[in-house]
Amino acid sequence: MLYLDRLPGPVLVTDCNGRIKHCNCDFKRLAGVGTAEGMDQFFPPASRIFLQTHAWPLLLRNGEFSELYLQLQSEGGQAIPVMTNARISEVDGTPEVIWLFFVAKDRQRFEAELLKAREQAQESAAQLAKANLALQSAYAQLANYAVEIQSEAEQLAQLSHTDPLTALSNRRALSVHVEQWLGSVSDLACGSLLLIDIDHFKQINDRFGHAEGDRVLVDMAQRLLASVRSGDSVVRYGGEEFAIWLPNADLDEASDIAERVHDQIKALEVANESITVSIGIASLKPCAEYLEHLLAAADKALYTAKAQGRNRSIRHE
Ligand SMILES: Nc1nc2c(ncn2[C@@H]2O[C@H](COP(=O)(O)OP(=O)(O)OP(=O)(O)O)[C@@H](O)[C@H]2O)c(=O)[nH]1
Repeated sequence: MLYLDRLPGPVLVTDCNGRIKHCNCDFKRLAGVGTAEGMDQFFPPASRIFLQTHAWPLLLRNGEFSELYLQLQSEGGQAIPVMTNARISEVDGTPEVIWLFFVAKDRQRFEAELLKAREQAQESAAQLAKANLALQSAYAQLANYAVEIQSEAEQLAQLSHTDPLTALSNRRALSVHVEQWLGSVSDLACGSLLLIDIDHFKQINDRFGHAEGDRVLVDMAQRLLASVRSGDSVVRYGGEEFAIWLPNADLDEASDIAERVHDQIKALEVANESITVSIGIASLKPCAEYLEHLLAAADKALYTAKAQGRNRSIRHE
C-alpha cells in the first residue's frame, strides 16, 4: 500500500479482531515484519493485557480513541514507548482499524525526570521538616537557657542583697529600700532609721568564742524582726550593727519601736548575762535629705547613746 508508506510514522491496519491487514515501512522498521497474523505479537505482555482490557473495549464502544500510552516491541525484544491513536472506518462495507503510533521516548524520559524531581522535592521537604524540628528544639533549649540565666541572675541579685549569717538584708538592700521610698512618697512624708549596735560585743567573742558571738547575732536578727511591722526593713548593717528602716514613721513612732527593741532583747542572754543594745534614731524628709545624711544623723545619735552609758536610745533632733 503505497499511500501508507508515504505517511510520516508507523501505521498498522487490522480488522476488528486484531488480525493484521497492512503495515507500513515505518512500522516494519520499528517493530519488524512479524511472523503471525495477529497484532498482539508486536506488544509485550503488559501492553497486550492493556489492549484487551482497555483499548479494544474503548475502540469498539466509541469507534476510536486517541493518545493511549502503550509499548511496542522491537524485533530484538526491546520495549518502545508509543502514544497510540486508533479509529474504525469502513472500506467497501468492511470495517477496518487504522492504528497510528507516535514514538514517545522523550515523554518517557520527561516522566522519569519528573518523577526524579518529585522524589528530590519530597526529600528536600523531609530535610526541611527535619531542620525545622531541630530549629524548634534549639529555640526551646535557648528559651530554657534564658529562663535558667534569669533565675541565676535573680539568685545572684538576692545573694548580693542578703547577709549569709543572719539571712537578713544587707546594707546594699537598705539603700535600695530607702531610694525606692524616696521615689514613691510625697514631700510631706517622713521615714525613720534605727541604727542598733550591740553593747560590748567584743567581750562576748572574747569570753565565749566567735561561734557564740554568731549565735547572738542570729538571735538578735530574729528579735529585731519580731519588733517591727511588715513593710519595715531590718538589715545587718555591719559586724554587730543592725539597722531598721521604718518608712512613713516619724521620730516619735521610731522611738516607740526602739523601746520595743530594747524590750525584745531583754531575754537575750549569754551565760545568764543580759545583752543590751544602743540605738541611734534619725528621721528623713524626702525633699531635704538623703540616706547618707540619715545614716550620719543616726550614727551621731548612736554614738551619744554609747557615750551616755549604753543600753539606751538617743534621738537625733
Ligand atoms: N562572732 C562575730 N563577731 C563579729 C562579727 N562581725 C564583727 N564581729 C565582732 O564584733 C566586735 C565589735 O567590737 P567593737 O567595735 O569594739 O564594739 P563593741 O565591743 O560592741 O563595743 P561597743 O560597740 O563600744 O559597745 C569585734 O570584736 C568584731 O570582731 C561576726 O560576724 N561574728
